[in-house]
Amino acid sequence: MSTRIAFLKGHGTENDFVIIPDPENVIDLPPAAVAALCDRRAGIGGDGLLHVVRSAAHPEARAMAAEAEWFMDYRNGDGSIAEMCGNGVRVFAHYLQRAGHVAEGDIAVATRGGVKTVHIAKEGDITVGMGKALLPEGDVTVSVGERSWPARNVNMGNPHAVAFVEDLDHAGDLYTAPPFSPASAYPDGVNVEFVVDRGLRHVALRVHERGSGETRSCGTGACAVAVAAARRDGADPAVTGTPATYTVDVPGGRLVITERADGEIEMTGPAVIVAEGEIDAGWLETATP
Ligand SMILES: N[C@@H](CCC[C@H](N)C(=O)O)C(=O)O
Repeated sequence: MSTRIAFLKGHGTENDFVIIPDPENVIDLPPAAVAALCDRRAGIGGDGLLHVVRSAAHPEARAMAAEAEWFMDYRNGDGSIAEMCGNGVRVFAHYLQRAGHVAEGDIAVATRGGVKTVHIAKEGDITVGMGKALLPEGDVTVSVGERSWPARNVNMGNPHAVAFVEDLDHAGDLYTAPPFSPASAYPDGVNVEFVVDRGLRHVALRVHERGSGETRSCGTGACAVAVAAARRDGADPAVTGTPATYTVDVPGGRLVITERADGEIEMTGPAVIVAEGEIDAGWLETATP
């Protein structure tokens, strides 16, 4: 009988993930294996994969082990690596609690974007300290077909281009990554958010994610959008001295983002585990030539 690999499936505002618990980091997950698992027809299906590893057991996280016992080894659906995933870290924390690895309250999670504090409430949504945004200088343009827009370059650990548009339909089908310029702005690719206003400090977005395509939500993207909107609206907390809270509607639900006067950003939203099961390791081997 072939070996079985435990998995779960979860989502945060419908940004969905295959979860592979592997505390001692013994499961080989090359990019082709991740892409096969995230394939929506031939695999389990997901925008990305959360490899759950003890920090001490992973070379990229060992230095964070004293601060955070667990490392979110996040991968995009195409198998590429990303620095951070805002929806993923909530789902990751929810999994840790469900598995009995952590209790309610504040826990630290190591990510490639540094250690994040996640607050798991007794019931309901999960809040993550996302750190501070970086706003690299320089004009960026994104385009779809004949239309193009100026975009704000926001780095939330991972890169984002935030474009305010008149109508979310102007983003088109988003089957392919929207071109951007100059190419030097994002040497490693970019996540692109298209944003419209819905009301006072209330916006809605569509997103094309690097390594995943159009997704139903992006947590780091929602934070980037809130930061860009606050600068546009004259509500930069560093200038006003007052926190700025934005409600960000995504196709898969709603996220609430607060940027404090010291620049620290908190994101609140749901995390759901929908299934668990076993992967046939023999299938995974044949699926990854
Ligand atoms: N969906 C994520 C972001 C995942 C990483 C992104 N695709 C990248 O390559 O930077 C989120 O919720 O933040």
